[in-house]
Amino acid sequence: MEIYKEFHFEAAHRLPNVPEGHKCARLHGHSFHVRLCVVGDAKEPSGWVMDFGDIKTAFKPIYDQLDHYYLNEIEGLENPTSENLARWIWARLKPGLPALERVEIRETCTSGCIYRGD
Ligand SMILES: Nc1nc2c(c(=O)[nH]1)N=C([C@H](O)[C@H](O)COP(=O)(O)OP(=O)(O)OP(=O)(O)O)CN2
Ligand SMILES: [Zn+2]
Repeated sequence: MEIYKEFHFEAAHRLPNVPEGHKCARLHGHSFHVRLCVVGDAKEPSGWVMDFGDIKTAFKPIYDQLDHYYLNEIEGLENPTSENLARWIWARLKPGLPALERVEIRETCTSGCIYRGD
């Protein structure tokens, strides 16, 4: 079974490697949505794969590095595309949350990415 926990954070970024004139080279911000998906068996007596609260606890130190920051200034996020952000979160979260299956990022209402660690 798969469960998920969602988070939102506000952050600014610009994309340094886009072609000249691209709108995303300019400093702008997003309300980023993050969905963390975890797989496992929902066994009794807990009846759950894992406590949603434990996903929140695992993500908290990462969330605290992102919320209301300028992403380009964070080590490893100098080119903060959705794809690189998903990889960055995965690399920091997976060691402490081995059942992590997928990191989904939504940057706008219409754009985002899904990363499965490959
Ligand atoms: N593959 C990627 N493409 C783009 C990324 C990205 O991270 N990965 N990022 C951006 C920009 O950050 C931009 O802010 C979001 O892009 P876009 O979907 O073009 O935003 P719009 O609000 O203009 O979307 P519309 O729904 O088309 O109005 C760009 N590309
Ligand atoms: Zn953007």
